[in-house]
Amino acid sequence: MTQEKWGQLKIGLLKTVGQNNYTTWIEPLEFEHLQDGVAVFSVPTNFMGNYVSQNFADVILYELNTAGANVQRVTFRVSANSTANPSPRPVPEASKAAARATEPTASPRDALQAAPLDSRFTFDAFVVGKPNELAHAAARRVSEGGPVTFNPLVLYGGVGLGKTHLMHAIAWELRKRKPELNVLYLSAEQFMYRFVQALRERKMMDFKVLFRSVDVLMVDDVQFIAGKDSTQEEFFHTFNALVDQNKQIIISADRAPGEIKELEDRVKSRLQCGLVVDLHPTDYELRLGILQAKVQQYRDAYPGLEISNGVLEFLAQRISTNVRVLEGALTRLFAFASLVGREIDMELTQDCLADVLRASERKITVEEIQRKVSDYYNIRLSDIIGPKRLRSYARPRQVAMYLAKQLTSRSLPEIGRRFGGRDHTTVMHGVKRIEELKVIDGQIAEDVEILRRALEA
Ligand SMILES: Nc1ncnc2c1ncn2[C@@H]1O[C@H](COP(=O)(O)OP(=O)(O)OP(=O)(O)O)[C@@H](O)[C@H]1O
Repeated sequence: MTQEKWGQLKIGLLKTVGQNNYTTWIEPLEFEHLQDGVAVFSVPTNFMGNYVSQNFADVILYELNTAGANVQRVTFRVSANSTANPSPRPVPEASKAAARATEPTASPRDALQAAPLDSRFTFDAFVVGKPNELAHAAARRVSEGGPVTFNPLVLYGGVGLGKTHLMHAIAWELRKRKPELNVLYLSAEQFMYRFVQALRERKMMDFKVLFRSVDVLMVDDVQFIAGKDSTQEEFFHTFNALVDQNKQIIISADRAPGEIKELEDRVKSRLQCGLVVDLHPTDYELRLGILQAKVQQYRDAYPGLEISNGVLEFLAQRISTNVRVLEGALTRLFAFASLVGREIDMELTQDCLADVLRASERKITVEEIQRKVSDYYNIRLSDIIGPKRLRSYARPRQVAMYLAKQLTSRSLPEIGRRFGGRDHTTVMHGVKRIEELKVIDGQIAEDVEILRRALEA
């Protein structure tokens, strides 16, 4: 048996198995060698090897023997230079949008490489803080590929909080640690496209076989299938089949499964069976950590451009919880500064990000701050606003002024007006005083922190 001979034989199989099966399953087979009556073929993926072995081994064996080769058995294995289960490689522009736009295809080979993984979404690049530590720990655990302990793992949370990032990170890690596993990552939207396409092309068997043969199934943004009855139904069966086989399932959603409207109860309850963890809105520290990590990356792209901690702190304070917006702001800042050849200071930041800052303006009002602060220090609201200069009122008043400056977009004179018509220099003095005290007085620093958290919650 030679490669050439196999090439001719292969064509003979076209008639036996039909064009579709031929293109999908037979065409990609490569003959490796024949030894001791065993013909070895290389295949691009494990899944394909299993499928061909179960469905076409007989016809291949028959064809080989008819052509005069003395073969008792055929085997299929993933070749070393196969593209299946590739190790992480950069997909520079791979974005979620691009992944979602991937053409649906019914070919199981393509399907296994469905959505490209973003090379930037690794565990190394994921900044961990209080709001996401549980989700991160669960993702890490699943990425070890050990025995399945919770199934499914459901990660949920608001827009841009890192769900997709964590899912890609799991997929990268699994590919590294367990390259033999078939890890299939796709959005719920892609799941639906594939399902519809399979229905249209009457290839439901292929579809079922494909989805039931993965070792780890990851479906992003599952809320997408809510209200889409037949897709939900198929998802439900796929889900059950995989859980029965003890295969890991990882799901993301924009809210808790129980709160996804028009998601069938049986699907909801399946999702709730495993470990459901949420990614909380980012807090100030996490935002600052993420910004600092991103700045490291920008240093290479924009050598010589520096950004002060003050600007980073300002961004972490003022930009909403959505990390995508935060990243976008930083990118714009670096690009803008390098274009106009200016250093990144507060003025440039305000100019360049005026719209972002306006859009993510906090809804926190000065009045709210005054109320929270007076409750916290156990004094009356009128004492914060009123003229009394007693220290027990003056300090909380300064804290409130400081928070008003940090958490609202009010100018100093506007803040002054809301504090019983005080002058803007008084507000400025108060803000400065708290800034100084925060450094030397742990109690004040803690008070400010607790209040800020309470106001941002
Ligand atoms: N903790 C984090 N550390 C580093 N980067 C993060 C973190 N959280 C989110 N990001 C970044 O924020 C961006 C948005 O994250 P991602 O796409 O994972 O959000 P999502 O929760 O899936 O949002 P959506 O609801 O839109 O699907 C990505 O570029 C991601 O790398």
